[in-house]
Amino acid sequence: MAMRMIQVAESSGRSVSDYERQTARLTKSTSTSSLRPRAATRNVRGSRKAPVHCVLAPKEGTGISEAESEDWGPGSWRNKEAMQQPTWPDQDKLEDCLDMIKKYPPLVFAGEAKTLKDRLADVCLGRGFLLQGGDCAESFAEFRADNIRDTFRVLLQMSNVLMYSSGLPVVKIGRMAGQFAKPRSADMEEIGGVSLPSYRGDNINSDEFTPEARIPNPERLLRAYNQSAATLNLLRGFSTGGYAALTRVTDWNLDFMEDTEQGARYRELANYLDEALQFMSACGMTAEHPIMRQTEFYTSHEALLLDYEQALTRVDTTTDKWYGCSAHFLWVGERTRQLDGAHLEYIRGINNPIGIKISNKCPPAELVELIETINPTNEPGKITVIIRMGAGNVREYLPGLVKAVSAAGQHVVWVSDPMHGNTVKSDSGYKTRPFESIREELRAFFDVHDELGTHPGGVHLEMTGQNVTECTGGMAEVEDSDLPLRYHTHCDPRLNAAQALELAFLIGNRLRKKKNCIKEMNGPCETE
Ligand SMILES: O=C[C@H](O)[C@H](O)COP(=O)(O)O
Ligand SMILES: C=C(OP(=O)(O)O)C(=O)O
Ligand SMILES: [Mn+2]
Repeated sequence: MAMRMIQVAESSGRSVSDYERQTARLTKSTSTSSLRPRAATRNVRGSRKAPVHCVLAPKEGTGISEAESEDWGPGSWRNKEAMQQPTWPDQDKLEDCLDMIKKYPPLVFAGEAKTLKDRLADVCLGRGFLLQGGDCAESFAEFRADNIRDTFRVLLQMSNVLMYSSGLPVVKIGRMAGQFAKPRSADMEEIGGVSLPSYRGDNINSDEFTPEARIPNPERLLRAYNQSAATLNLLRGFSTGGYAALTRVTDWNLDFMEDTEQGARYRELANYLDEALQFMSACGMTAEHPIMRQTEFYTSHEALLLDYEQALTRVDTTTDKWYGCSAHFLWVGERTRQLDGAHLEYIRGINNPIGIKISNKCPPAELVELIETINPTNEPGKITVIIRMGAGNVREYLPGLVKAVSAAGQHVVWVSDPMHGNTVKSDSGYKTRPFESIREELRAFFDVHDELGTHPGGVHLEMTGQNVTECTGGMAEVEDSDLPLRYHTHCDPRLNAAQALELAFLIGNRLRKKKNCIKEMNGPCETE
């Protein structure tokens, strides 16, 4: 990962905007329902402590920071309704934990987020492809070096498959190092006649089905921050320290995949790449070259838990702009993307590249307005629209969305999330996703873009490097009855490593056909 330092003010000697002062005084919602929106207006209570925000002192000579002079602040979301926030039982403890996080170092640097935006601008113009993937919900229980390594490794394998077939650079973003908070369909979960508050992610409560475990505990925020920092540290090590060196392309096969069809296909491709690398080395592009030794890898999560996001929102002193420093890329979920809601308010003010999840419930005009709100200057690379609606809906609704955005002249990266529109309850009672439905949604996504002449810019997957049995189908032939064998997810079912790689080969075939068809300019692309 490219690293560039931004300076962050410590807890003294800085100026604080009116918004910061105002929002530091606001009490949190006392709603008893965790799905109930946070109240738009609240009682004002005395500030327990001086507000601690990592705003820098104004730049010398300018008088006031540009960021602070705008009608936005990291806490201005508190004046809007925030959906899907937990009800913390102990507000003082929450404040204490947030105060600590506000003083912690940022997890990412503004320069990295800026570089990612540049990479996504290329994708937007059809000169790249985005691969975004990882757990639905990271967890404390599954926090192990081998889990991080295996997800990273399968993403590397997939990106090789995609680069080889498409001839395009692949931008890699993990749903990693911060993907903890979960929006839920229901406020309560019922098992065997017992009803308890839903699990909302390991940074809030535990998925254990006991009344105590389901109580939101803000100390979990500190643990999530620390886990994110350690995960990022390892990912930085892998991506820049030699693990991801292209010369190791043949070493990236996962042990348990060696005997699978996908493992064999990857080995074959890796051997081709190895030969090509030997050729390049003979030409003078040796293994020591940074392009050969390192890869760029970025992190992302849903910007759901706004208290936490605010605590990690910092000013980049080189540009005087605000960045969400909990991850390089943040997205707003389908359940929290209300135009007048708190999540839009927060997200519109930070300068990171931003994703918006879109289902068939979003009319074209609303999407145009969402994009305009977050990206009024129409900066390419700023917005990634992540379509998740099921194959049938993609064919019916995506053309209208694409046409409206194109007619408005808006620059976006179009990405398919073929997971969230395809969740079903299996006969055995597990939430699952049939591989064939996932594949069908991707096929529909590519077809629509081919028909409209727009760029299918990428995929967003819930997946893991582990050999889990959570999604059915694929060549690995996971059956309904296999689901209990290795069902480890804390929220939604993920593709296992073999299924993820199989999907990469299928997408790769599609991208290869598109490339050849563009090259030959001979009418409509052959589809798969
Ligand atoms: O990951 C997305 C959502 O949090 C998840 O799909 C919600 O699942 P639920 O419908 O079981 O609440
Ligand atoms: C909550 C998620 O997605 P969506 O907002 O699309 O439902 C998710 O990506 O885990
Ligand atoms: Mn999910």
